[in-house]
Amino acid sequence: MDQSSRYADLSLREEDLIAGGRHILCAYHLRPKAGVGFLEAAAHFAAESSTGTNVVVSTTDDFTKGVDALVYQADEASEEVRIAFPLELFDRNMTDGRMMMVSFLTLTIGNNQGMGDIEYAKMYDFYMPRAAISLFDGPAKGIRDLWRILGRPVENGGYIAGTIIKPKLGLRPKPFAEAAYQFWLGGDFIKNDEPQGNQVFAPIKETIPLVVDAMRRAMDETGEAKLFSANITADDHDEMLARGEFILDAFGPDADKVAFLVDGYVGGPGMITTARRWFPNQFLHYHRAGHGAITSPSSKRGYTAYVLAKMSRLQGASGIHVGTMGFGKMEGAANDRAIAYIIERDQHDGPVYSQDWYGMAPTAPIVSGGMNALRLPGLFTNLGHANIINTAGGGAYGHIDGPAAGARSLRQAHACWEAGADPVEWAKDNRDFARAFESFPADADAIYPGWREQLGLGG
Ligand SMILES: O=C(COP(=O)(O)O)[C@H](O)[C@H](O)COP(=O)(O)O
Ligand SMILES: [Mg+2]
Repeated sequence: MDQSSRYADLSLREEDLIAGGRHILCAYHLRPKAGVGFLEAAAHFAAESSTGTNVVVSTTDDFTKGVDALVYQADEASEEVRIAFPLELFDRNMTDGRMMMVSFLTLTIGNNQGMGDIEYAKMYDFYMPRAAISLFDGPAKGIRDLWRILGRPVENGGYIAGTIIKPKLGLRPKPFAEAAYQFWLGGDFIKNDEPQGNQVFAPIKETIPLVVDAMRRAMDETGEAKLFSANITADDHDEMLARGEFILDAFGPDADKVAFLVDGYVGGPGMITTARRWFPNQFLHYHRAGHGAITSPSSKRGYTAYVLAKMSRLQGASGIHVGTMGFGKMEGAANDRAIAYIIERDQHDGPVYSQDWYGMAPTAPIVSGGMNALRLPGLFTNLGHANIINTAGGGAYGHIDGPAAGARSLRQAHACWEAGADPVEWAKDNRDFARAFESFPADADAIYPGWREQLGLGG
């Protein structure tokens, strides 16, 4: 059944929809199954995403038709489809009237992902009107709060050198806390790896008090504040609260130095909102493990990493992983910097839509995955700034002089970039950075060919 006479209106102009402020707009790349017309498929897609189904139902009335999602652009050659969703379609909280991310997802990227007449459809941008921005929580805490704790300027406070405790799993409480202590001697920020929690060989109740002790010893020794991002991910809301409360209690007067890490892609929006609303004083660290299943450029369905990051700011993430823009081990490309810009700026022109955040607090880019000191200068140059949290797991624990030296090598890499210095020259006066070349020789060969001779290491 061709529903394009009802669910498509190509006379609608995007600028009018934006000026009206009553629609959420979504842009997809869509391909119908063979034999299905492009506009027909797009209209069915909009119907399934709003008021319709595959047949006409007798219960539809005039009000219903007023809240139809409408295809307002469809270009078969580029596979671009843009759909306007009336704000009224979206489910709102009973308790406080606010919008919820699950409703945005079930409508805009829900049933429409499994339709028999659609080969694929992937969302690559969306636009939120001011009225919707006001109805999402947005971040309560951000990188400024971390800069304040670290004694940095709160504007442009710069690079936060971090790590992920490695090995990923398999450390008992004492070696775990010792690994944390060692890194903190040279760096700022440590996170649990995304699967680390309350394993039987490292129960939270044993591990966290030792981490608190390690943090205090490192702070005494260095005279610097230190930060820890603790994983409170769980299936159950009450379990998350129990973890969070226990951790805050254990850190006591140092609870300001604790972030809560939530595996927000596998866990879903409810988990992020649980953390956002129950622990609004903690930095909310959104780990996106699993997202590659749909965000990868090789995936034709789902949504992009840009869309994921943009949603996380609405949900209230204080920071989210943005990938490594081709400089680390995970899939990515230089122009992924847009993923950082949409979450950190007051306004950004995305792949389709120009988004104003109307003062919503920013979400900090967290750069992680295969990073080490040698890869940082290029990353900063590509991004254009260093106001990020960077976690280098292998890059710290794989340094041949140990994690404290690994942490210092990260800071030295940042200082090198800030000074605009040549990294190999910089290595001559910065030992931990120089030893990163010897720790990660394959990277050194690829990024700085000739480094051995220049550093007098033969070759
Ligand atoms: O464990 C790590 C990195 O470890 P290492 O530094 O040892 O590679 C992170 O979970 C991923 O990088 C997340 O990736 P993304 O940022 O792409 O979500
Ligand atoms: Mg990890």
